[in-house]
Amino acid sequence: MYDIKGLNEECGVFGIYGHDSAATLTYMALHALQHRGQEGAGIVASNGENLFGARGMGLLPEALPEQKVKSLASYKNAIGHVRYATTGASELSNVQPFLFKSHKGDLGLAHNGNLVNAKKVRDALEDEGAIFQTSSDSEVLAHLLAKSKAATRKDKIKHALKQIKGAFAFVILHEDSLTVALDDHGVRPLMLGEVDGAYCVASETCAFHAIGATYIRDIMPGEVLTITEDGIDEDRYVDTTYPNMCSMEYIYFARADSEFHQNSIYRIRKALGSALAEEMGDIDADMVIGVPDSSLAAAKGFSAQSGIINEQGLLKNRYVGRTFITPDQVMRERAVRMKLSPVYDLVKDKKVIVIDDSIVRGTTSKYIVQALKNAGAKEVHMGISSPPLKNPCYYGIDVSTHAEIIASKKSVAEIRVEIGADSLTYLSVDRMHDVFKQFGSRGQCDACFTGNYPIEIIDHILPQEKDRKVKGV
Ligand SMILES: O=P(O)(O)OC[C@H]1O[C@H](OP(=O)(O)OP(=O)(O)O)[C@H](O)[C@@H]1O
Ligand SMILES: NC(=O)CC[C@H](N)C(=O)O
Ligand code: SF4
Ligand SMILES: [Mg+2]
Repeated sequence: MYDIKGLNEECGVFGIYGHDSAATLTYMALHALQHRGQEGAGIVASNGENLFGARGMGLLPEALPEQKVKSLASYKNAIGHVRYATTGASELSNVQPFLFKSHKGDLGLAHNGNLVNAKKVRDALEDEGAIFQTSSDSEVLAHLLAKSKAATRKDKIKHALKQIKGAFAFVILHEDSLTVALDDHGVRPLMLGEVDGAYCVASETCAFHAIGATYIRDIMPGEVLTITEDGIDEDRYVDTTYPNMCSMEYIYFARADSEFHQNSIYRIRKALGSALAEEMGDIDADMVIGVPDSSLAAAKGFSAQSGIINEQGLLKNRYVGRTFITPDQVMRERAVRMKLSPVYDLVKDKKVIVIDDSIVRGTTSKYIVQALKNAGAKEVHMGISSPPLKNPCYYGIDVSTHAEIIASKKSVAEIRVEIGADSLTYLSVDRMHDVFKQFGSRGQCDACFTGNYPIEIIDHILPQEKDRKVKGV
């Protein structure tokens, strides 16, 4: 299975402790988080003494058919995961949660993010005799935990977390506790909620809405929370933290109805669109069109700020996503054509502004400009509600490699020519940060725009990983 998109999702995690329908609620929550990963999904549940798991490849109904979920239905504690691979091939052995059996107790583990020193840690562990079951970065935490000589379970977890670097939101299930941990930069989102008196955690609050849970708060960088029968223990594994939440979560990845720091992503995207309208200045246009789905909110914000009417000039066929044919550029262009089409009589003889949230390879923008012009649009101006995306991500989001990213090689003026637009305006890095601050952000990673990676990349294995994934090894 190949991706036609330049930008791909990451993973989603969920955990719940002490609920009669733990596995069923986990399934429902994973369904709400499906946009974060479509390659595989799983659930590990505990009956208070042992852990049991089910997982599979593909979308939820395929990965976890009813029978598999039913087999876990009587257990009160559970964790779940939807995967989009960043390290390790897209194959069953790498689908999470992982489940480990030991005479010291069972362990279930699920991870959203990407570790930047996993290879180094793994090589060292293998030199000492460890044998890994997967090619995933996430497995190293289980080995570090098992090896730790710290006195208590919590101290073992803290000791293990201190040895890994990168982006992580972990959910860890033992027979009688659920532990969640966020890395010291807080790159990935992780939220705490409550349903029917049971605590739950999720990558995004849309999972809480799906199960009728109340959103309590965002888990902070460096935090380790342990949930047991006695309630919740709130602690940290490091004293100093460096908040650097992923900007692309706000711009593109998270679902628009999710909330970060109690603000909806929808409102934040509208504000990004409105900031872009200010930066673009006066343009004589008849309508603003958002590229569905992720840019509809930004287009609304642009329209409100500029006073130019917002129309649904592009329609998306939501059944196109992946292809089994090798994704050369011709194939990608065909796939975008199948995915998006203009409303012909709306745009004919009109000057339009198109708002998208990002340009990665440029395939989408190039097609849209052409399609709108073929439909009779007189002028097509492109506005992007984020800065030029120039660099790959090492922290858990599958952005293309440098070679494929158009803005890593071309200037804005050259990209405008390449996509055939009458003008092209990106949001500036400063305005983007202003918007995030306005909505409670304490600091954002912007490395894919600026190249300032907040966490040192130790392994530098991205190109090999991409290759491995495409070959499916
Ligand atoms: O420059 P490109 O390589 O073409 O990639 C950029 C496009 O990909 C993403 O949308 P996506 O197709 O994922 O659809 P969505 O917005 O509905 O999620 C993004 O919102 C851009 O539209
Ligand atoms: N995108 C993610 O968060 C993936 C988690 C983990 N790095 C994996 O590849 O399975
Ligand atoms: S590099 Fe970009 S996509 Fe990756 S974590 Fe940072 S902001 Fe997010
Ligand atoms: Mg899009």
